[in-house]
Amino acid sequence: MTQPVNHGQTCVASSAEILPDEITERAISAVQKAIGEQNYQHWFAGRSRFEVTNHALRIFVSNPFISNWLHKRFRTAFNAAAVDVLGPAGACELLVDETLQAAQSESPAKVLPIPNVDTGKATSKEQRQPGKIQQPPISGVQTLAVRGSNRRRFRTFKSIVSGECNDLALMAAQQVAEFPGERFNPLYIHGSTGVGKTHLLEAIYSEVRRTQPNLNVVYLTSEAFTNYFTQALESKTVPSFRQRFRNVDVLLIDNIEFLDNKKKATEEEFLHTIVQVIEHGGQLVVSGDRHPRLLTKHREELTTRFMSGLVCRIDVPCEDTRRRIAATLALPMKNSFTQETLDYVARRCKKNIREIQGALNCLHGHFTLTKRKITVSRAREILGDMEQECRHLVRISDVEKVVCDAFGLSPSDLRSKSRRKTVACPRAMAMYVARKLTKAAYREIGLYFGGRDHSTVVAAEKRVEKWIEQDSPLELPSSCRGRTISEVVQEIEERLLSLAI
Ligand SMILES: Nc1ncnc2c1ncn2[C@@H]1O[C@H](COP(=O)(O)OP(=O)(O)OP(=O)(O)O)[C@@H](O)[C@H]1O
Repeated sequence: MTQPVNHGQTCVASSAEILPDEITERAISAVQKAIGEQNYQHWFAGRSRFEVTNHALRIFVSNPFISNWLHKRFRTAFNAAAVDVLGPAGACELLVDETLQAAQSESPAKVLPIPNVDTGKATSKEQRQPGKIQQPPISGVQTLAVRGSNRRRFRTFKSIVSGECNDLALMAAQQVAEFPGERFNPLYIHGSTGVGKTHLLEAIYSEVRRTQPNLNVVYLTSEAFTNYFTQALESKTVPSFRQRFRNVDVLLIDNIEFLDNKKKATEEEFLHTIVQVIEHGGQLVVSGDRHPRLLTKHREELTTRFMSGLVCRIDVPCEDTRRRIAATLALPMKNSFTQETLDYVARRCKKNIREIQGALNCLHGHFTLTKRKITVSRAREILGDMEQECRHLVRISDVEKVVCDAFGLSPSDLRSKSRRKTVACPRAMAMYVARKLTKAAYREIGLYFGGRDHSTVVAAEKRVEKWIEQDSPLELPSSCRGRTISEVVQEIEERLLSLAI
């Protein structure tokens, strides 16, 4: 999910300066001291990421439920830790980074507390560094060290539950892993977020490595490709970049929708890379959130290439598959739930598999603390409470802060009389989100944003609804540029729901 700003994370990154690792380590020690070692191990070790900016201690956790629960329990301790490292003005932010979910479910004990987890998907730290690949470094291209237990563990076919939703994609992926370059080439897998595209790519990676270790397999996100290429251009090492990427046997590209289509050179390079890989008998597998025909921002040569092989869709799983997935995901959380509870979670979490995982993790956390088996009514209560509270926590001032961060504006800009597009558009978005998440009255929202009347807020709400419906691109000079308004609004909402302090 984080590109150039933050796909791979559900939060909207602000432009704050990120301080060196030593300070982050101090912050972690302060949190550890404040909440006690046992709590730290339970809630954070291997399942969180810390970052210190010049004004805040940021703690990233894997889902809003956990974020909300941690806020309730440890808010005072977090604030104390923030003050400890940043002085009296220090604040703490709890944010959601969904990429932590994968690390957590795969190998809870193996991920370090400051996860530089090699997800291949960008985290905010990766925005300042090139992406990561699972190959030795090549000259001129800096590869992040993949060290010991901090290394990404790729998932396998064994842990995939199959169902009507993913049968075809799974079968094709298995064929590709067994006969790379011979069957479906390229293989293009698409589906909405959290339905298992990355899992399938990882499974191909693991299987090829296991069965044909002599083959050169590379997995990376399209964003990492962009980062590597940009770096190669800057360091004038394009020839070694090409040697590295054009000579692979199996190239797995995740999240193609984030390939930087603004930089023509990157798109051109990507096109030549995949053409070369395929022409030399290599296998290409690509995942994306939409059918190649809908990659309208990308060059036609690219999308037609993707369509020249096999295009498979992964659907949102049906209830029966969700039930089996919930049972599989709950295996390492032995005895926490009754069977009815698992069925309840499967019925309730319909959107994607990540949602099921988040709910199970949260319920398991409650079980570990209370030692009371989670029954359906308890699960309903816990998950219901969390969702409710997520909403109650959002204030208009939170909306203002998050929107200002996203667009590099100050609160006085948003409240000003300015009608410049760069201000009026974010202001309308702030009003829309405030109405949706705070449930404050139109009048109250209008007053907050510069003493406007309720009809201005109603009009702003309608305007944003229309932009979202039309999937309009955001044409503003901000870090969100190049994305659609609905994507940006969604990120703002997710950030607000995960912000607890
Ligand atoms: N069929 C499945 N069986 C078991 N677990 C699954 C299955 N599909 C997905 N998962 C789990 O659900 C989580 C989300 O899957 P994954 O990250 O692969 O989704 P995605 O489609 O790549 O999402 P995004 O588009 O947001 O990157 C992962 O932890 C994954 O292991």
